Amino acid sequence: MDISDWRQKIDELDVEIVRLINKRAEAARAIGELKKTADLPVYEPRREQEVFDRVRKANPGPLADAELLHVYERIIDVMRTLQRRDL
Ligand SMILES: C=C(O[C@@H]1C=C(C(=O)O)C=C[C@H]1O)C(=O)O
Repeated sequence: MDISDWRQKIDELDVEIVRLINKRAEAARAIGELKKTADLPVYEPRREQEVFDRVRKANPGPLADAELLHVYERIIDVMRTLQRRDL
């Protein structure tokens, strides 16, 4: 494959990633609404640690665990912001 083939692959993967991140955001928003009803805090560090542990276990590489967790820290930060925005 040449560069343009690999870039096309990335473009296709990005469409999937965007769809999945938005599905994750839908779930986070639903959780946010339930938290609001139950008067629970948006930030739940123990749950976030579980997510990080699961992500680390699922990591097939080539990303290092620390690199993948860096991406996930941003994703979760955005999910928290979404929950607060919708409160
Ligand atoms: C989505 C939740 O809210 C927050 C966001 C999380 C996430 O994006 O995985 C995890 C914990 C919470 O800090 C949740 O509580 O499950």
